[in-house]
Amino acid sequence: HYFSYWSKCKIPFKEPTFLFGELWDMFASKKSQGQYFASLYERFKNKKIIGLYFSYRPVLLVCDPDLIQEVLIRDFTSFHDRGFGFDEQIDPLTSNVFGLAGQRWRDLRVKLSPTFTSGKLKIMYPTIYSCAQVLQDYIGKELKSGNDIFDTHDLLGRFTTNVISSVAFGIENDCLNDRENIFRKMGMKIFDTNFAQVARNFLTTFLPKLMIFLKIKNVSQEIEDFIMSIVRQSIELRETEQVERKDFMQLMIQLKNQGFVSVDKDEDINEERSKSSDKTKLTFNEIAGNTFIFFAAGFETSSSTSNLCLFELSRHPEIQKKVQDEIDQAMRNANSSEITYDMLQELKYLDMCINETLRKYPVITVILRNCTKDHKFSGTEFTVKKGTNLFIPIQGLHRDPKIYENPMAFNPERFKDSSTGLGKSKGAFYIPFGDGPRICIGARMGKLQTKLGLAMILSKFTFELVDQNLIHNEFEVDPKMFVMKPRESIKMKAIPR
Ligand code: HEM
Repeated sequence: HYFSYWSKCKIPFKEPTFLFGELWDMFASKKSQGQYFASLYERFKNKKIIGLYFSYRPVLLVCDPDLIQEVLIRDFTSFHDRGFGFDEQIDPLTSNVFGLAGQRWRDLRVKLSPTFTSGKLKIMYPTIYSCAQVLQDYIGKELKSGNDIFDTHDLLGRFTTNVISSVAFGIENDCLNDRENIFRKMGMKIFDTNFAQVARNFLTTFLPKLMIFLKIKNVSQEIEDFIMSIVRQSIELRETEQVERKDFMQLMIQLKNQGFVSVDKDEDINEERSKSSDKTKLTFNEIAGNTFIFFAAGFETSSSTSNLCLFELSRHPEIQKKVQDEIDQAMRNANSSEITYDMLQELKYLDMCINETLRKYPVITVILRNCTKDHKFSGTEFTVKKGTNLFIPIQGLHRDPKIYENPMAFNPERFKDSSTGLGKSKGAFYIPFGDGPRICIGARMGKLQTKLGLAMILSKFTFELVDQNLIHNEFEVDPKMFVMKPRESIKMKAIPR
């Protein structure tokens, strides 16, 4: 009876397996989430929407860029939530902008948006720059001591952990030289692929009601205790000793004490300022929850993107050389030995390489939405029912040969005069950061740390792949990670320039 839903709706669907629907295949499968949804996208070529069953629950895969635009932007009011199985009573760190729904999400998003403007990032730039300097110095030091081979995913993960812990918690860390650093350890635990964490993430995303019914926490107690105690200490230190820093924590303390973010001297007041007059103050749990999500969402996404960009540059020495020439030229033009914030904006070719990396390797491979009121899709007779979960296969779209010619080729030129990489389609199809009002709030920050990290290391070193097989072959993706990452770490050789 349950499994007849999609045929009654006259929607093409994938035949389910009894009891678990799609889920057993997916949980036991050797495919990553990205590959799983991308393979459905390919199998149902030319179908706008595809019906699936997660257990007995009907869910939708939306593949048509026009309908994706309808869901993410045009009719956002019918799809403003993600439909996760979070319960903030038992999981206090989930009261954050990523997990919250409805009006609570909207109010929080309006309050937090001013903390991510380019004006605020420019103010934080010296802090981010000093982390990039540590990265550059670390590679130089290792080369001097005879070690020229690096696991670049780990290397760049340690760099972005330094950045995020510095700007989100206000704590200066050096995970590069301190190999046992607690922030690095906790960061790794958030993305742990042990059975318990994979099962928790799986239930949160695919069986949210069961997760809530069973009162299972998504964030482990160890991580919760760590984040709560660090945030408490940070706030106490600043409030008792009147310490001020230019970082997210300071802005969140403003939101706790006054309910809005103050405008800094040099900031453009019109830039993405909230027009809200809501002065409701953030609670301690909201500060802790958002600090947690900035940490979790902020380091692995950017380090994976940087690593995969470096991987492609190592496979294509001529592209790497062009990036290095551009950096050298910008430094000569500014007559500076440092890479300044303004100089970074001039590195257009590096920007094109990062955009192409995010096309070929969208590190978040799927977007989730929950239908919040019945919605008839335009151009169809089909009405999505309130409560239905929708999945948008970013990887499938970004690698569709009908949209991108020769999609597995790494070709930064696609982005020369096009923000969507010359994709041949209408609607929303280049969406590495999502789109619409719920687009990634940290996109600018993610791009900034990716670009700065790469510019700093490429200005001093050239990278070569150790495993020559990878020059012409694609790597295998880690099936347990929900952020796209190679199963085996990629080793690269750094050569001083
Ligand atoms: C290359 C780096 C990054 C990528 C590719 C990325 C990608 C994404 C994607 C695809 C989404 C879902 C958007 C949607 O549903 O439409 C998202 C949401 C989000 N990201 Fe990022 N992200 C990156 C960096 C960051 C950073 C640095 C932060 C914070 C410091 C961050 C914080 C968030 C948050 C809080 C959300 C939820 C926003 C909301 O629901 O209102 N991300 N990100």
